[in-house]
Amino acid sequence: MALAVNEIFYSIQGESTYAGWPCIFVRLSGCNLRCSYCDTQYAYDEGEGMAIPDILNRLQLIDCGLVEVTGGEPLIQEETPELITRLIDHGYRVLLETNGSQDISRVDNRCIKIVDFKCPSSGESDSNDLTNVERLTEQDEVKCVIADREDYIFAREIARRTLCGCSRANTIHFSPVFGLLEPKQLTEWILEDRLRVRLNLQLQKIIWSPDRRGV
Ligand SMILES: C[S@@+](CC[C@H](N)C(=O)[O-])C[C@H]1O[C@@H](n2cnc3c(N)ncnc32)[C@H](O)[C@@H]1O
Ligand SMILES: Nc1nc2[nH]cc(C(=O)O)c2c(=O)[nH]1
Ligand code: SF4
Ligand SMILES: [Mg+2]
Repeated sequence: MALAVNEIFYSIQGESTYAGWPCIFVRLSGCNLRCSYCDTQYAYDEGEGMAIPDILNRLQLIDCGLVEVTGGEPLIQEETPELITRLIDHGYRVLLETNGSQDISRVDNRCIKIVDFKCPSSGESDSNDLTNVERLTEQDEVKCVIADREDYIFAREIARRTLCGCSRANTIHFSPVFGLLEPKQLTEWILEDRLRVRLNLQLQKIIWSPDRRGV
């Protein structure tokens, strides 16, 4: 059995509560969605087959204890939960970035799940499985990527639903679609509403050229 892997690279975590930490990224191939703004379209079908021991060997050469499994959509591959458990058993702290359409209860409870519920401008908000809100643990995080006011209002409802006691998660990230919504505008909306969410700017796009791969 093998996983379709698009790329493995070492960089600075640019998103989530772990932003700023050195991190290894395992980007899996394939996605069930087509978000209008997706910055990772190259992962839709490019990739090579790698068995879990090959992935572990590659990571061992890098020497970093934090790993993020991302994509594409990592949870559309049947073997991804097994990869995550094996990484954790080998001592890695594992983050999973997933698009909110897949049942996260198949994933090891020790994994920190970052669940990105899609807003209307993505064209994929009907794909959200909002029962995932109830499946989150205290260490998991919710994320919404926002392009305009309509997205913001949609995300505000998800934030309220997450914080109202329907969920054990208490970290919610609001991130502007890069180049489409000014961070200043999103910040003003958050402050105006006294919303208990975190502004997330993609550090990698500030540090490097925004369309650079592998960072
Ligand atoms: C490429 S996706 C891979 C993981 C999963 N498919 C998902 O959507 O969460 C990783 C993250 O990048 C975000 N993202 C993609 N394109 C973006 C853009 N143009 N601006 C801001 N965030 C973006 C996604 O919303 C997601 O949170
Ligand atoms: N530096 C960096 N941090 C990230 N955090 C989440 C990413 C992703 O594409 O899932 C990502 C990415 O592509 N690069
Ligand atoms: S779910 Fe993630 S990888 Fe898939 S299209 Fe949307 S942003 Fe891109
Ligand atoms: Mg990325």
